[in-house]
Amino acid sequence: MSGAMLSVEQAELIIAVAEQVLIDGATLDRAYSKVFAGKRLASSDQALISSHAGALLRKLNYYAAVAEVNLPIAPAQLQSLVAVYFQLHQLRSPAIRIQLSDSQLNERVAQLQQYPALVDGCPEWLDILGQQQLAERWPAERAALAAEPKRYVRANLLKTTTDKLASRLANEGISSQAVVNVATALEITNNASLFRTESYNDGWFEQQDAGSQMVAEVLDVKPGMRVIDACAGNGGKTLAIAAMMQGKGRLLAMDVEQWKLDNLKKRAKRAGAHNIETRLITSSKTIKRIAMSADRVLLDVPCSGLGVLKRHPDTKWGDTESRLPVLAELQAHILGSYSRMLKVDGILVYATCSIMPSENRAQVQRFVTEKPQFELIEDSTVWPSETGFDGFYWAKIKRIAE
Ligand SMILES: C[S@@+](CC[C@H](N)C(=O)[O-])C[C@H]1O[C@@H](n2cnc3c(N)ncnc32)[C@H](O)[C@@H]1O
Repeated sequence: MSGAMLSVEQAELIIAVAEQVLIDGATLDRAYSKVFAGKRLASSDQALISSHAGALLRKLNYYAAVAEVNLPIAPAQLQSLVAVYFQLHQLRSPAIRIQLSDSQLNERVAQLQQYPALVDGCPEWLDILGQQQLAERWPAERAALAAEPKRYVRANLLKTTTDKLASRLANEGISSQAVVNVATALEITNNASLFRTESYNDGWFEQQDAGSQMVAEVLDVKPGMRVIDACAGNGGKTLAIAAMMQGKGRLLAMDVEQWKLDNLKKRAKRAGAHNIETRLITSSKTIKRIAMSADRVLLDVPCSGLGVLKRHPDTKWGDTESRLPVLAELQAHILGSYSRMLKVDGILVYATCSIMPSENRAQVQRFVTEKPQFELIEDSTVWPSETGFDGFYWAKIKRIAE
């Protein structure tokens, strides 16, 4: 990534993505789709721009400190910020005017080394939260969450095997390697585009972090079961569950956003997952109507996203801190209310893409204390520092009585 010459257009597009996120308040995913829309960019260009925009946002406060500009950033100061990023990574472009001499840059960098949280791109509120919640574990997680995310795919076992997928991808110019302890996962080890391949069109894989694949496995579904994925979103975990059910049994994917369920349906069609039914949650009645009906329930609840900051660094610079209490209430509500859909002896998995105990074990412990008909069997956190994956938490809960 370092030492390259970027064209005017490439540099301007990096700035445009940063502007969307930092000035217009867009999520990073939304910023990419807005900035790339209508441009006939090569996939290698898109990868390059995303890689630099992501890296810039992962350590935004550090680059801002080196550039001596304040956050939230004013539009007129974006250039100075990007100039520092370019200079630190030895990038050049006719569109970017380097403003500091090398000795000024080195002096500022040396001064800032005494602030390790800043060097890891961690805002102050998050550093305080991480220390409170994770104590001595936090510095390693903080550093791991500032790393560039790896790319993983999940082999769709409804259509292929992990080995067959790896060789077909190799024929399509995509190199990959197996992932220890996650049988369906392949790590993609070059920058080739995944979504213009025949194997993608044929539904042989989905892009999905290996940690997310682990969470879907915990649900331990069997063909023929009645399974509910109640916060299904676009269906990342739904599709993994469908493959484990081998097309047998019923899988109900629910969410409060119809557009996400519509996306899920399209993905399910490509994946050949025919046992998925989608249902919009419009009120508490949607849940009540199917009380005690499921052998398995997955509650992949809305969360802070503080485990997936590598991929979504924009989370650090928006309103996440102020949303934490609202999210906690929603998580407790979903766990308390949606658990009613589980049959006696059924298994519920509560999951988040956060590594903070307040959203995780604390929620689960409160729930099982208030509802003795449920029992915590086992829980675990997928730590980014130990796995290199995104951070997740899961808890396996059994219903032992009505
Ligand atoms: C962490 S995301 C789910 C990600 C998805 N399971 C996946 O693996 O791709 C949480 C989802 O919960 C949904 N959600 C928010 N409030 C909800 C509610 N009250 N009931 C059900 N789903 C809700 C959001 O729309 C979002 O899609």
